[in-house]
Amino acid sequence: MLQVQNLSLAFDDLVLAKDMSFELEAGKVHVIIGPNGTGKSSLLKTLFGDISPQQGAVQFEGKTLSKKHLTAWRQQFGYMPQDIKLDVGLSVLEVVLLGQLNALSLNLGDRLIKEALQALDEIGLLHLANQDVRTLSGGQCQMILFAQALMRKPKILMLDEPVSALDLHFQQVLLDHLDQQTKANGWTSIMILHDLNLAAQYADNLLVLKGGELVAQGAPKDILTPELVFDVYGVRADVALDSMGIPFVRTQRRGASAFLNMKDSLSKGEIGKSSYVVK
Ligand SMILES: Nc1ncnc2c1ncn2[C@@H]1O[C@H](COP(=O)(O)OP(=O)(O)OP(=O)(O)O)[C@@H](O)[C@H]1O
Repeated sequence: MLQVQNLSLAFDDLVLAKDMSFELEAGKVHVIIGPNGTGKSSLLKTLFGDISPQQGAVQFEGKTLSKKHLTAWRQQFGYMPQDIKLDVGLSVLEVVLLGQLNALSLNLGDRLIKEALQALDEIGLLHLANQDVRTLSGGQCQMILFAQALMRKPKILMLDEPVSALDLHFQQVLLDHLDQQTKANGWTSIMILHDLNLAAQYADNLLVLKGGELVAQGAPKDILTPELVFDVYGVRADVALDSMGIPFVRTQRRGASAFLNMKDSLSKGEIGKSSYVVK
């Protein structure tokens, strides 16, 4: 269980967390959603010990995050930050091997190489093993960094927008793999996503951040409502359940809702035709 207690985090006047508390169970995929700039990445960096909060504590399996024991703390994590550029003269296989701390030392055993090749095979990218990472596409880089995070065999796996560059096929490969591995190994997986439908499909537990607060937390089917979407994003959306009972969010076009509002207001005589500008 990863516990965050009374966390307060701010950069000068910009408050990203106000006395925030939550608990994340092991063996589950926890997905964080929220508007741009609301502090999702900063929260992950805080859990990793990259940012020191003004107040609060982070605990995992009875240990508390502290600067003194930062190296040991971080060894528990597989962390895939947002938008990492792979600008090193290494092969794909070597970058995946870097997931195992010290793997590129002189004692690089066959077992580790086999594991790294297997990790690449499982995500369908074995054919890239010997390719220079500087020649990969954006989506291929993202998949390789995912394989690297898995190689760590983390207790806590943190992925910051891991599918932002992926096509539909690789989105599914990555997210299905994450879900299976999380459950099989009892990892505590935490992932930031912007796509609410992917979040609804893959989150065992959804955390919704806005204005420094955790405004909702729970199973997507219990918390993902049109009201929540409007409150958090200012966007009107319909939310239906699909055949699996998973919420499906369909946004309404701004132009369409503005037009309906205009028609409504016109019929009520609230506005004159010439005064209305569709934004
Ligand atoms: N080291 C820093 N110093 C000052 N401000 C920072 C620092 N790091 C982040 N910020 C600010 O904190 C805010 C939250 O940033 P963060 O990247 O955590 O948001 P986010 O919710 O992950 O956003 P996005 O969805 O756009 O990726 C932003 O306004 C950002 O400019």
